[in-house]
Amino acid sequence: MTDTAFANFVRGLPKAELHMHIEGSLEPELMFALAQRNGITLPYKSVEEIRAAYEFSNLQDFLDIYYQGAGVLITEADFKDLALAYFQRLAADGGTHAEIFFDPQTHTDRGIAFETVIKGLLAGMDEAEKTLGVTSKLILCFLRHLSEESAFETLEQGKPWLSSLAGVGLDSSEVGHPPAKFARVMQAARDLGLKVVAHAGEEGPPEYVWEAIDLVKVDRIDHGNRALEDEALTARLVKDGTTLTVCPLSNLKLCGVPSLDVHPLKRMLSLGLKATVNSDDPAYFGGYLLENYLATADAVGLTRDEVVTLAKNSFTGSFLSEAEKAERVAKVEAYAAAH
Ligand code: HPA
Ligand SMILES: [Zn+2]
Repeated sequence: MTDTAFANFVRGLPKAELHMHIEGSLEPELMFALAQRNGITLPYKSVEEIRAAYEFSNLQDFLDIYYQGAGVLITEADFKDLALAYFQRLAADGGTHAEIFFDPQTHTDRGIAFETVIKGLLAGMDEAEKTLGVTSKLILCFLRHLSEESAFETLEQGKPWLSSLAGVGLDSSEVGHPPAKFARVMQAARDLGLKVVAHAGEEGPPEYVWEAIDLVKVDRIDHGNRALEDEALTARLVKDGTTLTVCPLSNLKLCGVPSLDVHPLKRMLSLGLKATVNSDDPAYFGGYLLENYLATADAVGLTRDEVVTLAKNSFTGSFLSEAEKAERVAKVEAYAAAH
């Protein structure tokens, strides 16, 4: 296959995205438009100036800018516009399903009502399904640099919206905030019937991944890269068939890997890990779902079969029902057989 034929093949391949922070899909253009709509003055003069600020040497560098950017999101319409813009990009990339994260505390801590945030996002998700045919689920993330008490308050705010939530997650600054800090609130969420995921092993050590599986009993690991440093842990993840939501361009931008050609994605697949490809914060990391597939395929030499496996993993690792997963995987197989 030529590069173009391969890119077209990957674009048309049905894919799910399982690791994407909706606040991280805020493009500088929309940031400016929302700032203007809401009478907010940004510390940047132009879209170019914003993009130039996106040079990060670690997760915290990025988070500081990401939380600042989210400050332009005020009304329900802002959250709806944000979500719709993402789903349009996803649909253009051949994405057919997404399980998106949102960070309520980033908004409630600056006086925006939980209800405003979730209503806007749900409206965007609903419209995306109707107009683009993209299905989606919502995952409420607790900011791990904040307290357990604050996480419990946030879970309480989510209770009236339980039927609209697929699960809860753990994000923000990882090192110094191990999964154990949130074991009780994650258990409370599980008792409500929610799925549980956690960022682990992005910057944090393998011990954090152990805690995520043994203490928090996660349904998926977000990132998980550093699990590879521990053979017993890797073997356990393989044995359990735990899905890892890997984010190659994010790892590159946050200096988790020095260059994409040494990214562990191909190795993860060879080891039998259930890896998936995701964009994390596409507006900040330089690529949406398709670009993550293509840039990584090019850098580490993914085969067509490996790309098909990644697409299948994205559905089997999703929170769709077993029947829906089987239907979606069959669509991937039918597409691969026909192209
Ligand atoms: O990549 C990330 N890691 C942790 N927290 C986050 N919140 C948004 N993006 C990220
Ligand atoms: Zn993430």
